[in-house]
Amino acid sequence: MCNAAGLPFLQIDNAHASALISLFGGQLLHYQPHGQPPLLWLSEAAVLDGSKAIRGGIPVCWPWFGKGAEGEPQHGFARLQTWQLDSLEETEAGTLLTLELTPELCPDHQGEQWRLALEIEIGAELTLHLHSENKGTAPMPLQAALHSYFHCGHVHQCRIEGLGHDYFDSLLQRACYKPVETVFREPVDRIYAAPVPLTRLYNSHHETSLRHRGNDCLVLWNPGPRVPADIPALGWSDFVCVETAVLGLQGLAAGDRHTLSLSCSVRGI
Ligand SMILES: O=P(O)(O)OC[C@H]1O[C@@H](O)[C@H](O)[C@@H](O)[C@@H]1O
Repeated sequence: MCNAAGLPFLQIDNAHASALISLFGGQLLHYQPHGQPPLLWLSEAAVLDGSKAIRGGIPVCWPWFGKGAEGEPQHGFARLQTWQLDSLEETEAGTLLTLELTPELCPDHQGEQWRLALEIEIGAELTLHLHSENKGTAPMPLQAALHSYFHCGHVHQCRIEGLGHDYFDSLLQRACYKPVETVFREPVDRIYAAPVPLTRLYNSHHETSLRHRGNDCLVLWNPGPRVPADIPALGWSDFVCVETAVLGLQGLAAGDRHTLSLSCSVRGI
């Protein structure tokens, strides 16, 4: 199905959960296990016409994270391209689908030799595997992130355990240390470079567990009330970004593949 601007979406509704996926950006926008609240936040002011990355869900930052070289888009180009559906399979555990992005699908990257694939499992739990493959003969620089926007009752009431203790504060531009779990009441933009594999988000009634693999960092972000144009004025308090990221790879050797994974489950408390 397509929206009025022609962007293609896949809607999933199986025995376990419902989900919405945008081929633009290769981006999961909605996931809700039956009987549970939606896991992901999608901005009511998200731009859905292909002119800008979609604000919310799980954008894929690739093949770099952050600013990148001059003139290049922040967080890489993958979230600005239209991916294609490679496979879709219904199983007892849910729906398993793979989206792919190749240089042939990217007008400015013709002739390059790589493949990016995002496996998404929509079941009682949500699992994503982002496979980056260097199909060329020279090493390829690589950073990647699953930039997840998680719904929370109010970000100031959300407690987070399992990020790590040491982080780089991108707002203060200095290294910091915090020994226990995190509740924050101010804008945050942090890189935890010694992350633990299991993060727990506690809201008033729900606990969300996040299992990360293949990452070397977790990024924590919430802009506070000074929001970008595609977040409504009061919308900033409804989400927190916990981003499963690999930022320090030496590069992907010729023929090598890297997999970044995230599994999420929600339960009432
Ligand atoms: O507005 P964008 O490009 O989606 O980025 C949002 C945020 O993404 C986070 O990952 C960065 O750490 C922040 O610095 C950035 O502001």
